[in-house]
Amino acid sequence: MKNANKYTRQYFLPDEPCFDWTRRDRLDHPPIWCSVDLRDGNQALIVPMNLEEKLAYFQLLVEIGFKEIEVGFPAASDTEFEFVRTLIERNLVPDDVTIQVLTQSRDHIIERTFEAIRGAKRAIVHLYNSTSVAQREQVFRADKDEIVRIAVTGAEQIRDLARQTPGNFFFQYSPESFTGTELDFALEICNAVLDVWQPTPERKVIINLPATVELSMPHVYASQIEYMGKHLAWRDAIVLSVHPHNDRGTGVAAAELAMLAGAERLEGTLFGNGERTGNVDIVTLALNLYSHGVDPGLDFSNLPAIQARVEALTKMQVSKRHPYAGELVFTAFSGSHQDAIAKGMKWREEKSPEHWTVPYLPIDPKDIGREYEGDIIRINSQSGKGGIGYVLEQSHGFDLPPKMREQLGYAVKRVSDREQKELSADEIAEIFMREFVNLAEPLDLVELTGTDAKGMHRVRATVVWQGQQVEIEGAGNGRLDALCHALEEGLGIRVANLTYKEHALEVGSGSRAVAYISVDDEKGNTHYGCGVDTDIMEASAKALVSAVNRMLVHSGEVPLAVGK
Ligand SMILES: CC(=O)SCCNC(=O)CCNC(=O)[C@H](O)C(C)(C)COP(=O)(O)OP(=O)(O)OC[C@H]1O[C@@H](n2cnc3c(N)ncnc32)[C@H](O)[C@@H]1OP(=O)(O)O
Ligand SMILES: CC(C)C(=O)C(=O)O
Ligand SMILES: [Mg+2]
Repeated sequence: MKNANKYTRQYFLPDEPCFDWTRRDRLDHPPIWCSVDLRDGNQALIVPMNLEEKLAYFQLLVEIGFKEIEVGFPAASDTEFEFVRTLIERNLVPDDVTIQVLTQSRDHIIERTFEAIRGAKRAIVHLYNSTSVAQREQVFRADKDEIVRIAVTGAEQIRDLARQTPGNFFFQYSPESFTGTELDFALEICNAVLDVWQPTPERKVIINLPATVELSMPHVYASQIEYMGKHLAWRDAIVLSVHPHNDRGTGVAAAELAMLAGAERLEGTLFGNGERTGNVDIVTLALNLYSHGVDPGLDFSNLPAIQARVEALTKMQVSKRHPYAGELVFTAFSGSHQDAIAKGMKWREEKSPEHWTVPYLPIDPKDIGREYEGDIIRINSQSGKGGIGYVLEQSHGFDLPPKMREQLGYAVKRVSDREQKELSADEIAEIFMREFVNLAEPLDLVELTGTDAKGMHRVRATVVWQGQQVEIEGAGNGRLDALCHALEEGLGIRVANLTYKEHALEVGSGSRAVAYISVDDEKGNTHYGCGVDTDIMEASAKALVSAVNRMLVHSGEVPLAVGK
């Protein structure tokens, strides 16, 4: 990158330090949210929304709970104009919602804007003109006084038209490209507009300070906002608003720091659609607040449905990694994350169901309409026993002993790695059934009968072993013990250190029992098997035979028929 010296700093810091905001570590209430989806978001689309689409989007914003909505740039096109007229004439704006329209500071554009909002119950007229050094020099080729003149002339025309036009109108001014503007000049031009509009605490004016292009690190923006908040005239009659964009990828950070620095209102869009890299994403900001225990006042409890509607209307896609909304943002593929999540979920269930501190998951996915199943833990070759066991338990009800999870884990990972693909819960269950459950090779238990006498158990079993049907018998202090003796005495198969676990299998149809058994081979290696049957005794015998079969196969004593 040899051309770095082509670029120089284009932003301005206050002369005096403005870092009071660094002493605050959290936001304890939401800002006044203003959606600019229908204007800034819309103007950045390949094909801007048509009338019907804008109406549907407006309805969505109302349902989410926005009370201020910039509905368009009425002078831009017939569609924009018609949309605003439709909202007003069809009385589609709820009483507690204020629409906002944007206008340049040009005669005919302001006039057309007022034609559009005639009769509105409440509308904010948003005037902007660009104030940065680059825009003054290159676009407007005007000095500071001339730029102030543009703003003041527009403000006067708006003041006058608001008096003459039926409706209830409020005012907003944005020094566009604020972040590239010397702060004293930004103050001067905002104050000049305020002098025209003469706001009062009862009828405030919105001063909106946009990072039209994000030029600096976010702490610089925060300092600029703090400086403006401290020095603007008419302070008690102003709502201090911010409008971050995301050119450096720090729009959310800039917005949060700006709010720490005193911004009371925030303009942004759903999922950050907007010019270039987008406006700041209100979904992320709202859910960041939520994750700190603050109700954002916007309803994202069914975020997938909102996302689907936004995608359909804008024809834009939300990235799979988008904060909170992306398809994969609650998903762990990697073993250690899965293990921690599975343990965290269990811990929460048992110890603290009313709080959410599950590792790796900043919020409870259910709060925004996401599911645990298939969403949180997904399995591939990076996964581990914790996650694989969790998926099997959640989906098919098998609660494996910890060491058996490890053996299943390796079996599942091998398949995923070899086939280079993610495995579904059903595929994991299939591997489990194939590798561990009711195994009948090389040893097949055909029939088992038993009797009890004076605390001694006797069994008689018909098995198929090395191609032949054989009758074996044994005695012990329980049925499994007796079967172990029968295997040893009849076939010479010796097992040691048997462990046992059983539970009812609640997932799926019919009531079945499941048993897990481990046995050690002569070298001390442990082998697990599982048995499933409607009868628990049958299930445990099948588990023992399965464990023995895995032992025989994996200790290399018989040809590999299972457990490949
Ligand atoms: C940062 C932002 O997002 S700002 C909002 C931007 N959004 C849009 O532009 C979308 C809607 N815009 C439009 O439909 C059109 O641009 C219109 C209807 C507003 C104006 O159309 P036109 O007059 O045909 O063209 P255009 O936008 O190129 O006009 C540029 C002229 O306006 C001037 N101008 C631009 N912004 C402003 C402003 N805020 N106030 C006063 N004059 C302005 C330019 O200096 C230029 O002047 P010149 O004619 O002396 O060279
Ligand atoms: C019109 C203004 C507020 C704007 O969109 C911007 O500066 O980004
Ligand atoms: Mg913008």
